[in-house]
Amino acid sequence: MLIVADENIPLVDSFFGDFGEIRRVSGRGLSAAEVRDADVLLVRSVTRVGRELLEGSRVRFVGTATIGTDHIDVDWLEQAGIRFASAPGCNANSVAEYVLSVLSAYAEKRGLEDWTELTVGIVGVGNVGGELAHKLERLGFEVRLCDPPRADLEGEDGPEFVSLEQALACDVVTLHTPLTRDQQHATYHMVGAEQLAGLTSDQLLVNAGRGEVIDTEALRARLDEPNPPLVALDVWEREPRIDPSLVDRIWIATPHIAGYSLEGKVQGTEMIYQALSKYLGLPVRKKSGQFLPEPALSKVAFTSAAEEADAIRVALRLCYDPRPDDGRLRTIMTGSAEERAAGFDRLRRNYPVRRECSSVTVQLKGSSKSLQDSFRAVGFKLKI
Ligand SMILES: NC(=O)C1=CN([C@@H]2O[C@H](COP(=O)(O)OP(=O)(O)OC[C@H]3O[C@@H](n4cnc5c(N)ncnc54)[C@H](O)[C@@H]3O)[C@@H](O)[C@H]2O)C=CC1
Ligand SMILES: O=C(O)C(=O)[C@H](O)COP(=O)(O)O
Repeated sequence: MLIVADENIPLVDSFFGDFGEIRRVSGRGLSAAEVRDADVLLVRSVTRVGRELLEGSRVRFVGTATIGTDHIDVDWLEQAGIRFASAPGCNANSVAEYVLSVLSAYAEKRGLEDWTELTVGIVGVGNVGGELAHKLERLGFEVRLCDPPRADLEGEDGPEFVSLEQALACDVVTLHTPLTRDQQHATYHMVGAEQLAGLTSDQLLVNAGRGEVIDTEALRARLDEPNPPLVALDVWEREPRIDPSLVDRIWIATPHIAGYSLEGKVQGTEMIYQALSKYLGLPVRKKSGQFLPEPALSKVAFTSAAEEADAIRVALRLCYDPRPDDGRLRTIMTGSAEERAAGFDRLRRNYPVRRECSSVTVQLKGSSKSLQDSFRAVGFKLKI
């Protein structure tokens, strides 16, 4: 069996080595000729998969080691009898930790002693938005949930949902929807001039879903008007050819790495390995945990009550701080459009190892029960 796999999927040899020959390829711009003789194709979000790539090939199984599936023509794969698997939820916790870290930096920027003073509107309450809401609510934030498809489906049985307009009235609005077009509640350019007009300089807008959910031109225009909101973008329209003039105008700019914790990436590989094993009728023998190395930072100790006052945010930042990623993206925003696009992909390909909070044990001395609960809410292990 020949498995053609994106070179940026981690641990492909460890998970898939027993199945057959593996050929690593660059996912961006993958050609039909490169996959024609493959039986299995494993991709990430940068490869468009559909008729153009696969018609006439031997491919019978396609796996994407990502949550998002907007790069896959799922209907065509089904018609063509090609089995498809994605990795729902694989890096949801990583994205939730990214947003928490952005929130922490925002509270610091605004000089807030208590970050839970901020109200947070979550748009798209699936695996990512749901995980984020869970953490924020346990931390004591007031959270508003916006998810019209879920509201339609769950009605009175679901949680209380608000409209997009109501979510956009929160101090922080964070977008976690898939990219959809031509359907009810489509998200393409869901946040456009009208929605952006209502945001003020007292607000933060975060997008860690897909770039096309915000209308870039409208955002750039809004950021040139009086009282613009602060903006943190992890995802962009037309990646990797992102708009450098937008980068200049926003507060935090990262190269689509919110989901790039090692745990999140390896779970993505594990989930498509499980799906392929099932398709082939083979037992699932490997687990992501067996391949995760010891983290470089495994313990953080707070030894005084004074330190504990800001302990959560300090610990969170030790695990992940978006500002170095922002700095790296800004340094590659020079040169030609080609050079910038190559730089964007290079930052993603060479992304440093980032571990989730669950890989760190926090030691607290004489702390309050509520502080302990907060550490647990973020995901840290605790030693009292
Ligand atoms: N920045 C990054 O690195 C990452 C980005 N993503 C993106 O985040 C998206 C969401 O991920 P999950 O939560 O795991 O997906 P999910 O499928 O579990 O949840 C998505 C939620 O969005 C809701 N939704 C759909 N249309 C909506 C609308 N018009 N308004 C409000 N809500 C709407 C759905 O009902 C669903 O509850 C993915 O599709 C992917 O595009 C995912 C992982 C990493
Ligand atoms: O899982 C998703 O959906 C994502 O957005 C991924 O984190 C993106 O990673 P790449 O597939 O673009 O490497």
